[in-house]
Amino acid sequence: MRFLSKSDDAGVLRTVAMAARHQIKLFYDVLSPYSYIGFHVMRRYQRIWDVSLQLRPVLIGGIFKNTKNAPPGLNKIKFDYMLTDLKRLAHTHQLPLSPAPNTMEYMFKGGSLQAMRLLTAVAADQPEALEDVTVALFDRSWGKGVDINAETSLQEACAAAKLPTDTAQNLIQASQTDRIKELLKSNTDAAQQYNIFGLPSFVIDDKDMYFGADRMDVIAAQLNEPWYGPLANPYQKDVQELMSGKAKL
Ligand SMILES: N[C@@H](CCC(=O)N[C@@H](CS)C(=O)NCC(=O)O)C(=O)O
Repeated sequence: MRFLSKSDDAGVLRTVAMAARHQIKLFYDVLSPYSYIGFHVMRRYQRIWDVSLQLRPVLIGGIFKNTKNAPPGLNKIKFDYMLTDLKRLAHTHQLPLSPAPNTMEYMFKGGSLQAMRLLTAVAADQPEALEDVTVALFDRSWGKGVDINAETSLQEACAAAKLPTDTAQNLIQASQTDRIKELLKSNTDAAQQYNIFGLPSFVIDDKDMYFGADRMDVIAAQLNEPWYGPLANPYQKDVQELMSGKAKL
């Protein structure tokens, strides 16, 4: 949503809400490290692009099952590369990264079921808190590498997102109901309509699906919006050009 100042018929200046030019659905799971990267880059560009962002928490295990895909991390060589790649990305994206000590076990044994059920409950019952609770859970899973499924972890994530204790407790209780369990399943199944096979995935205007946090520049091109790199800093390009001697003051 954008706000514009316009004169009404009587010449009085009024602020009017304009619908965003494009809608982006972001499918993610807090267990997916590339979702962590993609989510934060999208948050940065949400303020720059004329888009409305809809967060779609889904279960990555369900996505793989539905599409008969397999997590790339099951391959040891790919897994080791992923950890190196993430370190590089954390640096270039300026995001904290501290994977859990036994990352393989954390990802494949621990899973994210309770965390994603909580996010599904937040999306359904307290949608205005969804972005903040997502930030808090990603901070636990990849910023700090700590548990995301135990009830105390969920309470801590809600507290970090500044939810009052009673609201948090209601959401955690709701996350254990059939209503929310079924909702997470149907939201995950709904990703099939866009041929989503991995995360993060971005769906533009309910039509074009992009897989990967590394597709943001291509999304920018499709939207005809600017791309200033992962930090979304419009001055960065100028500074780089100045430092490389390509541009002069
Ligand atoms: N190149 C992508 C990689 C994303 C990725 O590997 N995502 C994993 C989950 S963290 C996945 O769903 N992979 C499915 C696949 O590679 O088929 C990026 O930069 O985001």
